Amino acid sequence: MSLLASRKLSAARQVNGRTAAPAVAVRASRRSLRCEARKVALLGAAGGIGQPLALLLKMNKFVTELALYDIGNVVGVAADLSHCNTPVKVAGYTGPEELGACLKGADLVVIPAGVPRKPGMTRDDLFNTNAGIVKGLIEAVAKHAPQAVIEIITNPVNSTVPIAAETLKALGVYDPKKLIGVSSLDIVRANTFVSEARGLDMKDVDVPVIGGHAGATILPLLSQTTPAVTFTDAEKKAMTDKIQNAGTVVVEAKAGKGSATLSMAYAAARMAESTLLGLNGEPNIYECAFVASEVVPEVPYFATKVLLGPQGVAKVMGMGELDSFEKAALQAMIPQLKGEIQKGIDFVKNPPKPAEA
Ligand SMILES: NC(=O)C1=CN([C@@H]2O[C@H](COP(=O)(O)OP(=O)(O)OC[C@H]3O[C@@H](n4cnc5c(N)ncnc54)[C@H](O)[C@@H]3O)[C@@H](O)[C@H]2O)C=CC1
Ligand SMILES: O=C([O-])CC(=O)C(=O)O
Repeated sequence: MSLLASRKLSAARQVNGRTAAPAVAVRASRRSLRCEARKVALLGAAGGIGQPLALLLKMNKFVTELALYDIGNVVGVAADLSHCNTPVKVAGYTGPEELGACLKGADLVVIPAGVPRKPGMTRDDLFNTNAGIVKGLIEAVAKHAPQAVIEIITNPVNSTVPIAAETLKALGVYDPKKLIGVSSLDIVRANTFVSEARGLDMKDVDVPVIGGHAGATILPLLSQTTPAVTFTDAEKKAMTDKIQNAGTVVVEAKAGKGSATLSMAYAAARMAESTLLGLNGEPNIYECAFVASEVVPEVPYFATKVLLGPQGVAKVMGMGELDSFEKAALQAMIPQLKGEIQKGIDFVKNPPKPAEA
């Protein structure tokens, strides 16, 4: 059963934040799209996010083939998963020599490979380890699946997306429509926390979250919540802080055993499904995501709602009208976001010389 299938359809509705077409159009078009063969490659599939995400993708009716890759033992994960009686074909690939076969023919490549935070660390503290992992994997994607949409979960997302873009540019296969930083956990959290605070049905609530995916760069637009909700200034600040710090809360609660995995898998499965719906030609599929963007002139990448289509990102939407609290928070985040993006660009374009390293 797909995540979407479990959601109630109603005309011109928001589906857990994913705006979709009227039910009749959805049903009619989905009937003709059901048989699209879609291969998804998951890199880092043996990890804390990788395993539950693999399970959710195995349950997704828009996936035909699931290729699981890791440097650790992923063959066991694939064997285990392959016993679930859903039609998705599963295979495991271990080590760099099998990466090409994993990627060949993939429509969508999802990357949660890399190390997670421990208490006391920022996402940026992961840069030194994860930058090289992402660069290496993207080089392989460029070679073996240059047509695929790529979704990057690995932190720090504000830097790993620019790393991926510069790597793809250097190899001559960069298409900004096909590179997506996954910030959907921020939207999932915002929807959950706002629903709880206002006693709303979770499936009806949509809070856009813009900016990036670290600390102050995570900016929920509470003023644009659907259905409309009102917050006092103090409540707005407290809710914004709660959404921005949610990842750290999980890191601390896990006490050294990693960061969010289950909620991240849920959020990434939703993003993957929306992407596949877009590839299949489903109209009006919107998600917030961190992509190449001209919405905020000071930064070349920014998260807003995007329209997903047959080539990946069909259109980057604007931010809409911000209230004064959100305007101030947007201005305040720009130096951090700009610096983290530049750090990613420099990693590929101006790597430190050995003596400086
Ligand atoms: N974008 C977001 O909202 C979120 C991002 N994350 C990030 O996702 C990443 C993964 O987190 P977890 O799954 O919890 O970590 P984990 O350590 O449980 O799993 C990572 C997996 O990546 C694999 N791996 C490492 N290097 C690899 C390589 N070169 N090729 C293929 N696989 C490789 C490891 O063997 C491991 O199985 C972290 O960087 C974390 O910060 C986590 C939560 C939310
Ligand atoms: O906090 C972390 O390190 C993992 C993450 O990005 C999140 O949970 O939002």
